[in-house]
Amino acid sequence: MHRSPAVEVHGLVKRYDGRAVVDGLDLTADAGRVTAVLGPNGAGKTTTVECCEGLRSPDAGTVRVLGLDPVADAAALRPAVGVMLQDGGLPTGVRAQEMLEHVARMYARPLDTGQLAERLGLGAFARTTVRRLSGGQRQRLALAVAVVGRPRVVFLDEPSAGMDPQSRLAVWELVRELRDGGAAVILTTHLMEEAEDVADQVAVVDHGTVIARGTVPQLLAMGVDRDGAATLVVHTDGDVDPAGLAERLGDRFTVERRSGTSLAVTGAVAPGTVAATTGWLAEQDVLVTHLDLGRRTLEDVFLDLTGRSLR
Ligand SMILES: Nc1ncnc2c1ncn2[C@@H]1O[C@H](COP(=O)(O)OP(=O)(O)OP(=O)(O)O)[C@@H](O)[C@H]1O
Repeated sequence: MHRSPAVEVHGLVKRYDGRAVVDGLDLTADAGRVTAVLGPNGAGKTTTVECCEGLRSPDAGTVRVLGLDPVADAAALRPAVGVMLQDGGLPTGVRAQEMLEHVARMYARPLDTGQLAERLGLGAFARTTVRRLSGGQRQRLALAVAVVGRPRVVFLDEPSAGMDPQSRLAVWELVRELRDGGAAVILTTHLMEEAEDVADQVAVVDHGTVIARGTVPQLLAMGVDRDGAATLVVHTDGDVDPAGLAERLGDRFTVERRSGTSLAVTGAVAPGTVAATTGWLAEQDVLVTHLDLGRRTLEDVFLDLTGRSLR
């Protein structure tokens, strides 16, 4: 049995016009796991997966998929690897259903195309040519094409981009099923919700390298371990001065104005912090209209690591 990771990338470098857009990147993805490559636009996610798909040749480093070289062993890997490209990558003159059936015939044990089409809601545009599909419809067809051959490794580049919420849920459900069936699923995304909801492992990529990796809970614990930080956002019915509250709470907290009537308190928020905050507001004769103890997200982790927002 193949025990090493399904995908292994070591020291990957890819340059365009002398500029390294992937710069010493390491990544592994295991069978039976969803691995999300999360990062902002231009971080090098697509270039990385395209190297794994054999569509681009690395300038340095090694890439192995099921122990094979994606470029040199492309023919051997083809039956075992499913690929959904960011732009769909489908021929435009073919009808959706014909496309799916044509691809299914290339595999030894394809999924039932009727069932797959139904699950992804392809029926409504089965006879429409790819050229005339909407972005979201094209994405759903591209996903069906990527998985119809029961691949052992599936690369999905921004799989839910342009999809409505219902289609997005159908995609995530399919991704989980592939994973539960033992496939290694590697998806790129700049949507932290997508990574949080479906990924077993996340590699956070910025400027062509992985700056953090782990399970979602492990990543969310980063920073919290450091200072137990949480953010309490208080919305009020009046104008409030952050400096006054900061003085009351002491220097273990930072207080920032979020808008004229809301404040954000960041630090080791405890029950006493909430009481002190609302007590101080009462003294100012200001009513608390909404109080939110901010759940930490991967967005916060990215912000902590880079000082920039993910979007
Ligand atoms: N063929 C190419 N020639 C020149 N530059 C390229 C080429 N392909 C990608 N790039 C550049 O490489 C950088 C990384 O692009 P890449 O598509 O890998 O990023 P990404 O993380 O997938 O971003 P996005 O979320 O926007 O798809 C970008 O600055 C992009 O403009």
